[in-house]
Amino acid sequence: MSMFGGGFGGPGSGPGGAPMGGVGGAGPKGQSGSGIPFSGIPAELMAGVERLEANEPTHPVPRETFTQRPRGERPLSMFSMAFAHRSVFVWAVLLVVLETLLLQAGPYLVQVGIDHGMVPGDRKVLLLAASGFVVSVIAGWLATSARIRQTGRLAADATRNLRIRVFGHLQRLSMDYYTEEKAGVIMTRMSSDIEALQQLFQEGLAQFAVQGLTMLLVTVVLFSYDVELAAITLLLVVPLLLATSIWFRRASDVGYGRQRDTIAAMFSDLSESLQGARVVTAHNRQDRNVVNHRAFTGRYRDANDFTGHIAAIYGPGTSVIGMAGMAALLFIGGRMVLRNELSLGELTAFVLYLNAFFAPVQQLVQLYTNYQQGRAAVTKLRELLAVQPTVLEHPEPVDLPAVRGEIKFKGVFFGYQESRPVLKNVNLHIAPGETVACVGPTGAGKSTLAKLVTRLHDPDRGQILIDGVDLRLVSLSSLRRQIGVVPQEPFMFVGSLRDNLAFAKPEATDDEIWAAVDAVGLRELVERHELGLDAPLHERGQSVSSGQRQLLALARAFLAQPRIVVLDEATSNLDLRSELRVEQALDRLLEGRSALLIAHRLSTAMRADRIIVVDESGILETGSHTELLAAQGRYADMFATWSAHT
Ligand SMILES: Nc1ncnc2c1ncn2[C@@H]1O[C@H](COP(=O)(O)OP(=O)(O)OP(=O)(O)O)[C@@H](O)[C@H]1O
Repeated sequence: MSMFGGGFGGPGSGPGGAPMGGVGGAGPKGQSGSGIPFSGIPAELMAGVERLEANEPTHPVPRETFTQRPRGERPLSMFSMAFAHRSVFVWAVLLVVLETLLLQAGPYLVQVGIDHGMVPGDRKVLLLAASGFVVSVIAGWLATSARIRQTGRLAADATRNLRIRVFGHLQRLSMDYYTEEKAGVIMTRMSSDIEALQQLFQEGLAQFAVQGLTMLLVTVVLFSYDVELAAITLLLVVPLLLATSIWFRRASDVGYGRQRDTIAAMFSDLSESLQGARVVTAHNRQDRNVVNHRAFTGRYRDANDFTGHIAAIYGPGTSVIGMAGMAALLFIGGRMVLRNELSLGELTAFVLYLNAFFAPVQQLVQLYTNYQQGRAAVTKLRELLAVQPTVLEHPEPVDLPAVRGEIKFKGVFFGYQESRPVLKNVNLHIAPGETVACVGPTGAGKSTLAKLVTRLHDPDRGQILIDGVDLRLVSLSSLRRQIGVVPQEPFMFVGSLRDNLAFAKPEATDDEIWAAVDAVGLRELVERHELGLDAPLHERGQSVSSGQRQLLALARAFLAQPRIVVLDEATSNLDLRSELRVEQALDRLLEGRSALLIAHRLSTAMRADRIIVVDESGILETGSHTELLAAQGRYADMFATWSAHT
């Protein structure tokens, strides 16, 4: 079997391998029997797909666009989210008021029906009251339906904008944030936190307003019926209700904080296990992993159990208080009816209104849960949005013009943590068109040099200059556009080969892509796949070999035609044929360009114009391969050891 036997995606490519770009990009239309499931749309379904596409709603382009510097937007709050969609918000509020008024018309109409219809025996009034009731119910239903429509829109728009704002912010953050923060925690922010807010905006806030307004309205109505009766009944129940509500608020604050933290920890563990699935399987860690995950889910379960427990005390507790209030009303109000101080209709309306006073309390329990979740989510998201990128673009950046490719490190000091410097006073000059290879023991800081050139981090002291311009002064996009980076572990995205190759130059033509494919010697492999450049790649490029990934990364860098190449060589061992291919591809990529090669293989270092040998203390030796061999120093020792092993 040939080295590239499996090809891209291989025969087992599944739906995950569909190229980026939605239906339109899902391979040649109508192609079937290609051997790759779901790679195309069968001809017989095409008409249906076109019909569906014609009926697709068009979405306005969101206002959010990407900027390198944070835009200084106001801190996130529920109010600012709603305010951004104020016309929808105002409509929702008006409808909430209308809905509340209509819902409370019922008990009043019952009172009219009894006192002015039943008691005097006036059928006309009775009919009018009953018809009024029906009209108020229908109008209430229409108002509720319109309100739900408005709040649904508000929730969808506000969370769509929030998702884009958070995603844009994540794109802006520097590498140290991704080292410190777990991927699972970030996923939780984008999933359950934003969903909690969506739910709150869709139903929670409006319901909160409906129920709160209802309680207020009912209180006013109760007092208008009979001040004494209203005061006695409410004095009996409200203090108790208030005390239990304050207790519940405190307990649920703790509960929902715990829920947030434990769900984030659970997702972190899940995402790490998924990303490390190969290592987990290879090292037989599945058992231990399940035990670990059980602990995380256990903590999440306990947090849920706690919130369930307090809700179980609060919900029925408020019910009991309500029922006790009702009993008191029956006794006190009943005596007033007997003394002719209150009509039967008024007492009935009073009972119904008191019931309407307690129903919101029950609802508010659930709503408070939603509110707590939304509030916790806003706090977490606000914290995330407040993180400042450590690599900040200059307020007035200059666009780096087409560079010659001179790179200078001037007295550079850098450490990931302040207490542990990695680079100490590094001075290095790479002339335009020169290739410099950096060799040295693992952990010496070679990759760190590469990261500083592309401004993934900034030096703590000193300067890095390209063509004499300090990197801190130039716009990040003009800098990165001119540097081709080949990282140690090339990353491939889900999508087609074309999308992956043209990643740094999306506007590349097919001819340019094929030229890059030729430069790394992959034409035969691409042509062998029936979909050619449309061949799907899987997540993280898992469906191609590590050698192929390296070649693809070289082709990707080649395609962008950068002036400067920064290559962090992969440490993985390649077989001789793959190594040869990679080295040939490298020669093509480096032709006429300035390059900093972090070389793990001395065979790569030997190809450079100049080699620098580094260790933890800094640059030890510098010179060409022959000069360094002649100097009989560290490089000569490394070369002797390497030659003996190859
Ligand atoms: N993101 C990080 N946060 C904290 N420390 C880091 C980080 N990345 C690297 N380091 C530390 O900085 C030092 C230099 O790392 P670097 O990756 O530059 O080494 P290297 O010379 O490229 O090693 P290798 O040859 O193994 O790739 C190491 O001690 C490493 O532990």
